[in-house]
Amino acid sequence: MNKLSVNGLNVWFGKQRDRVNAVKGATFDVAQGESFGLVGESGSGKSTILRAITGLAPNWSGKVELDGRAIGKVRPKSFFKTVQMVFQDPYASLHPRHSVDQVLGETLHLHGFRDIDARVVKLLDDVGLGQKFRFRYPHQLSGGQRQRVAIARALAPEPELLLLDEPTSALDVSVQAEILNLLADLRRDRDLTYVMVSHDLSVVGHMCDRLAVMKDGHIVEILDVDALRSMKASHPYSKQLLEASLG
Ligand SMILES: Nc1ncnc2c1ncn2[C@@H]1O[C@H](COP(=O)(O)OP(=O)(O)OP(=O)(O)O)[C@@H](O)[C@H]1O
Repeated sequence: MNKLSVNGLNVWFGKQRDRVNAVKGATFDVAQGESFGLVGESGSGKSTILRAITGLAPNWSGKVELDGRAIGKVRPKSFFKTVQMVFQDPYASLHPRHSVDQVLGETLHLHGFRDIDARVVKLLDDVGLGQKFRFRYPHQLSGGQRQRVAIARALAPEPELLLLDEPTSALDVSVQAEILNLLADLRRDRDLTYVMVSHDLSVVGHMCDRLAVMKDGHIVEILDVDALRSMKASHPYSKQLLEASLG
């Protein structure tokens, strides 16, 4: 069964003459346990697809199904037990005056867990940080460490689907691979499903099973990663993107 099914998704911002049609008729399925990439140039609508799925872009039409059930306009709390998002910029996504313990503890509390102490300890271990980071504040962490906290927060409700919006592009090149490897390990260990936005084809080639190529709000082609690796795109725009990435 598909974990996620997106059919004819349109997303827009603004009204009348100011209206921007950011996503136009996007259609794709993501199988349980699959890692699916969204690639394309800046402004092509990749992030907007993730934001619409998770309820951050309220103007949308089309059909989005999670585990075969249609998602309505208002997401119930149970939705966020299943679906979590990791944002590009861990500096912006963590509250500067909340310690790691508060960030994780409050998320666990919100989702109704009781054994919060033990879970905070485990989450920090799971993302490779360990106890010494528990009472630190964001300004006492590096970019990579912050992103590990953001990943721990996303894992707290024990989700099944992670929406990853350029999770390493704000990080130093030296730590990008560490975070990608952590994400790959977590997916394997927890049988997670990923939808991952990236402008970097080598990241998608490393992390994803299949990918959609976007241009101007449209999905122009869906490829499997072997086709990507062997440069076998058929749409001219995908070919152009592959060739540019080699350069
Ligand atoms: N909150 C918003 N209000 C108005 N327009 C928006 C908003 N968010 C995105 N857009 C527009 O929607 C289009 C798609 O943006 P989106 O961020 O999804 O692209 P992207 O492919 O993820 O690009 P990037 O890699 O630069 O993030 C762009 O034209 C963008 O300007």
